[in-house]
Amino acid sequence: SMEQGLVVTQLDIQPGECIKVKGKILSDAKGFAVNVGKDSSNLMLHFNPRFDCHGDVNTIVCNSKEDGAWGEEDRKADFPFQHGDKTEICISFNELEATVKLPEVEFQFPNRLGMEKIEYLAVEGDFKVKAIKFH
Ligand SMILES: C=CCO[C@@H]1O[C@H](CO)[C@@H](O[C@@H]2O[C@H](CO)[C@H](O)[C@H](OCc3cn(-c4n[nH]c(N)n4)nn3)[C@H]2O)[C@H](O)[C@H]1NC(C)=O
Repeated sequence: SMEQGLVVTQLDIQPGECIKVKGKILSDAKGFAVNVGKDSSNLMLHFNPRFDCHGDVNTIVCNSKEDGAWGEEDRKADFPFQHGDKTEICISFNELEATVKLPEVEFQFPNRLGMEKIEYLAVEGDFKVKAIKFH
């Protein structure tokens, strides 16, 4: 599985605020994930670009996790990532959905758990975090 990377807890991100994660995708990346929610067992969003892993090629898999149990996966049509890319991923949310803004495209994912704040951020896998900002 993906080795543990940056983990930030005790956050208090409100609807409309955003979390910006800047970093570099490894040149031989198999996949990476950005997780936001309450804690590692309760995720509003697991945003998981897969270059080649779990049987997926160049596919973004999104999911939620409630009390440790994965929800229904949502596979996105676009894959705006390439090996070695520097990128900036901006995550925000409201009561209805989470939004992931990338330089050229954005994705939505339902706020299935009805979370009212984001307290937890984790980045896993083949992504080297250079900076995080909270706006
Ligand atoms: C076709 C076979 C059965 O379906 C497959 O079932 C797999 C196992 O549940 C699915 O992969 C999981 O999909 C989850 C999202 O729905 C997650 O991406 C999960 O990986 C999360 C993960 C976290 N970590 C990790 N966290 N911390 C550390 N150190 N490692 N490692 N893996 C993946 O292992 C995979 O996406 C799913 N594929 C399909 C097509 O449904």
